[in-house]
Amino acid sequence: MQTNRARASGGVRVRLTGVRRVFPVLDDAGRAARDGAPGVIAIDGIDLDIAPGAFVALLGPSGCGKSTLLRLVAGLDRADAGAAVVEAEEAPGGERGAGGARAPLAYVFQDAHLLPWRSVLENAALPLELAGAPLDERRAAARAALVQVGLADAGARYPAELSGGMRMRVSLARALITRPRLLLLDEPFAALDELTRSRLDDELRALWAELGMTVLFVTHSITEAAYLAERAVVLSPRPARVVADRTLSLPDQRTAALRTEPAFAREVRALQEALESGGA
Ligand SMILES: Nc1ncnc2c1ncn2[C@@H]1O[C@H](COP(=O)(O)OP(=O)(O)OP(=O)(O)O)[C@@H](O)[C@H]1O
Repeated sequence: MQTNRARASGGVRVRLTGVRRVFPVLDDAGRAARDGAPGVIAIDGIDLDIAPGAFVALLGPSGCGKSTLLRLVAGLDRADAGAAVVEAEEAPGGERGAGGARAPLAYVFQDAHLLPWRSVLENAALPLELAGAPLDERRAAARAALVQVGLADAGARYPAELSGGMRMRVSLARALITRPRLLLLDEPFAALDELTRSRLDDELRALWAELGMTVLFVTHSITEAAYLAERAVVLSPRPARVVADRTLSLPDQRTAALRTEPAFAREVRALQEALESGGA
């Protein structure tokens, strides 16, 4: 079995120090209120150090600031105080994926956001197309990414012909095609039925073990956090603060049977208590 150290080889470290994000209150015309007016504090003083190759769940009640935190890590938004830094270290052996160097990060949203007029293959290949990769290279890489997510035979289909679970798999393939060293996922499976969600949870864990990236997974499901992650960071209701930071005492190999074991129940209870202690 792979050790965590081996997995860590392709991932990056993520460090948050004193991160604070305050959104301005907007008036009816959508203008920000005058300087000095109180805003909506989404995040208040978060410190986190995430090791390269870790699988971390960010768990918190609805509206607490989880997506905001992920957007700050992705560089899609800026902190008002503190810093969110993705520290890229040189991958061993100058490792390069199809389509060139490994991308620092990829982001998977709750909605698959596929382009309806493009085939599955063309959707999966999009990041490499935007990066200017030649057609043959990006098609080969897209086919390989579709194999990784169990969609080897679906390349010629169109998004409208796919189930919700298949669409999310395409979204994952599109994220993986750049061989990201940090994968950010914002409640990616929340809209799926229970069975599909469990399958995709298993597949995501397997991809993480195989590809060795750092994973930050936002969820408000306690059982999903416990099943997927090595470490769960529990956030308070808004403004988000860390109320618990727990390394999960569970085996590396996660299978459906784990969900009924006492060790799993213990972790779920501990996370539940942490959520409740935060005022959720
Ligand atoms: N661009 C924005 N402008 C103003 N307020 C915002 C903005 N983005 C988020 N917020 C507010 O910040 C708070 C945190 O939002 P965020 O989307 O990060 O929460 P969340 O934990 O991801 O929620 P959910 O679990 O429901 O997806 C909310 O009160 C939200 O209304």
